[in-house]
Amino acid sequence: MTNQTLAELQKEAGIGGYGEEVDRDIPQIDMSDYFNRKEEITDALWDAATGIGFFQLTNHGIPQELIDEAFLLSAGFFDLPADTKAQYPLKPGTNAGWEYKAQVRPSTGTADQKESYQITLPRMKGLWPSGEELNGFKETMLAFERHNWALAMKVLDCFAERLDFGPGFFTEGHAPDTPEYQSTLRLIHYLGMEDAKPEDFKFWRAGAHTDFDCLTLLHQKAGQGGLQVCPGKDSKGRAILWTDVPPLGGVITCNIGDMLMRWSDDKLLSNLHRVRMPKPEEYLGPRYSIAYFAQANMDTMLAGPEGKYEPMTAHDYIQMRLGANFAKK
Ligand SMILES: O=C(O)CCC(=O)C(=O)O
Ligand SMILES: [Fe+2]
Repeated sequence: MTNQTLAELQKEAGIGGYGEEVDRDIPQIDMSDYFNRKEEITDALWDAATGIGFFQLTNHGIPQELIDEAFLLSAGFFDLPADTKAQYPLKPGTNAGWEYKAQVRPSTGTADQKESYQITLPRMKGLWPSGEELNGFKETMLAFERHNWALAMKVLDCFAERLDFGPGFFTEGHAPDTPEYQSTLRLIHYLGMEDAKPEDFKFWRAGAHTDFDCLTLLHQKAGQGGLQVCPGKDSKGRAILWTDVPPLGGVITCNIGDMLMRWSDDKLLSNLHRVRMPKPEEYLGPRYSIAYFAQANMDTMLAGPEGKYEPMTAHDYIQMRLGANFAKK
């Protein structure tokens, strides 16, 4: 591993404690009339991405009805019997298929209290539930995946302009019509805590981490909170001052990932985040979220405009990060 790789992995070490909480503003960015307002949108995105690293898109153009259907079918999938879901297992290193409590974060050393089903389109052979098991699932998820891709490309194109990469640069790097495509739609079900024992609350729904990808689009459900961001660390590299990211209806929460931070020569910031357990007075039921991880195609070369880091393919980058995050079976 290079020094850079080690630095990125170590970013997650020593940050698993609860820390303190503080209110901060999560910028909201209006995406309406995108082509006419692109300059204004780019200014707002750049400010957010070079600061807190998180922002929420409004008027983003993904129909609410499709988002609602995706959540309905996600819940339908996780409601299937475990032996049905087990027919569609996550194969390590592929970001495709179902896993149950398999993701162990370097920050906490314990498994996230969740199950997930990941859709990475070129790798889905044999991994879709049948129409009899869950009617309409594949159709809805394919449509939803493509909507998320298109929105992610709009956001990334604003960054491309500022980074002097030229129009369409990231769209080419994330082209969906090739086996090299490796962006992922991930359905997540955090387990309900209604009947949990007090000691179960010391685990994390998702331990502190940064994302591996370029850009994450996160769909949350109103009333199902817990996501927190930490944009800074103390002098010893410990995470301090976590801020709740409100789960608002109609918005899509976005964050920059490590791949884009590296690709932008560290101009755009991939910041720590986590999903905490509910507090006793909060909603204790299950939590559902859906994340789209835009990560450059396997054969895309990550090379920053100023050449701060050694160029590396996006394939090598993701494999290095996956190896550190999933328990070896
Ligand atoms: O479920 C959430 O709110 C956040 C999930 C997340 O950060 C992730 O899967 O990388
Ligand atoms: Fe994340």
